[in-house]
Amino acid sequence: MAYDKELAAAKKAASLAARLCQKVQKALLESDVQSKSDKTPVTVADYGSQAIVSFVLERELSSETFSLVAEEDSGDLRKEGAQETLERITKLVNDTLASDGTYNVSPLSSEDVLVAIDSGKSEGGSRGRHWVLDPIDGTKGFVRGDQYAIALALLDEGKVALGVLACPNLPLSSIGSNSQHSSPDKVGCLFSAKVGAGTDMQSLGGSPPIKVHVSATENPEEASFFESFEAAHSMHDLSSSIAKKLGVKAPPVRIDSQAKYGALSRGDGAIYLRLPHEGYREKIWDHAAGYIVVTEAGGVVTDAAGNPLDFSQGKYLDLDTGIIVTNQKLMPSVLKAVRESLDEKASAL
Ligand SMILES: Nc1ncnc2c1ncn2[C@@H]1O[C@H](COP(=O)(O)OS(=O)(=O)O)[C@@H](OP(=O)(O)O)[C@H]1O
Ligand SMILES: [Mg+2]
Ligand SMILES: [Mg+2]
Ligand SMILES: [Mg+2]
Repeated sequence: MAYDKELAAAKKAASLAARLCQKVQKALLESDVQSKSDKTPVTVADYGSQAIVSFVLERELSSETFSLVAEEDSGDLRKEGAQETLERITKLVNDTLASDGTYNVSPLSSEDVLVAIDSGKSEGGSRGRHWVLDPIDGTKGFVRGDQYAIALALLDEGKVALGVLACPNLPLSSIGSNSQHSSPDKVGCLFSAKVGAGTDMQSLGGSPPIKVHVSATENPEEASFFESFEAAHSMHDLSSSIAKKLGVKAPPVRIDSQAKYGALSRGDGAIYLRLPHEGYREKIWDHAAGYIVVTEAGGVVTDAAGNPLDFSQGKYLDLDTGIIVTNQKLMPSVLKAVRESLDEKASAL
């Protein structure tokens, strides 16, 4: 079947990267967290995860035309004073590869790790195949000890062909605002989707996959919704006015990262609203894997004007104001409420 080998490689890469991230999150040191030039955080685990995914994909697929569009680069790690951080990343990568045991290679040098990180410098586009990686999506959540995801997708001729979301802290049971449990039981989910083949979920520990589907609710009043944990990433006041228009009763579920797409794909909630503040440009690695995980589970993803997302334009998504994710039945009413709220906001200025 088309993309079978690629999907297996992606699942292996994301699972191994998740193992590295879990180890770091358990014992996160203050020196592990740095600030990037855009003032957002990056940790040794973001770099380590990117190096692992790049290494595993190249090993498993040995393609001459390997192209990876990824969030991180080695610039800051090559600067003076970063030696210790780089050594820590190199050790994490080597320990993770050794714990897997399938790659019979001598330990990677720091330079090998830098090169693996920098293989993610592709610009993407509408021609050929490009892997798209967010080595840790939700770094702020990761640092807080909350939700994060390793998000990996494959673009083929500008379209998302497959995607994998590893969510090490996401409970295997529902986290919707209507769910009953208070203490999270087993955590660690791996979502995977291939175009035309539906969406699977399994535990990161390796349980057999099950097919998942988005919520079938047609009643907006019952439709609980997800949004960003960080108010700086999505306008909570705007989503609350949209929820009010729709008659949504449940409070919003606020979690970090594309774990929101994973949770929605199995029906934990029925709507995900992402309404960034003006001027923010969305990157493809923040949505590609989540997009196919939700759409293959029966959901719809559009921008705030109702247009489909276009992943073929390079690193950025060119879109109108925000992103709406829901099921087919609810989309018209959600879109209408979003348009009305945005118009009211614009006329209030
Ligand atoms: N100002 C602003 N507005 C909108 N989005 C931003 C902004 N700054 C950062 N980011 C991106 O948000 C990514 C994580 O957002 P999430 O919604 O998934 O999580 S949360 O907001 O932290 O709850 C986060 O991804 P990572 O950097 O991979 O963690 C960023 O790409
Ligand atoms: Mg980041
Ligand atoms: Mg991200
Ligand atoms: Mg990231």
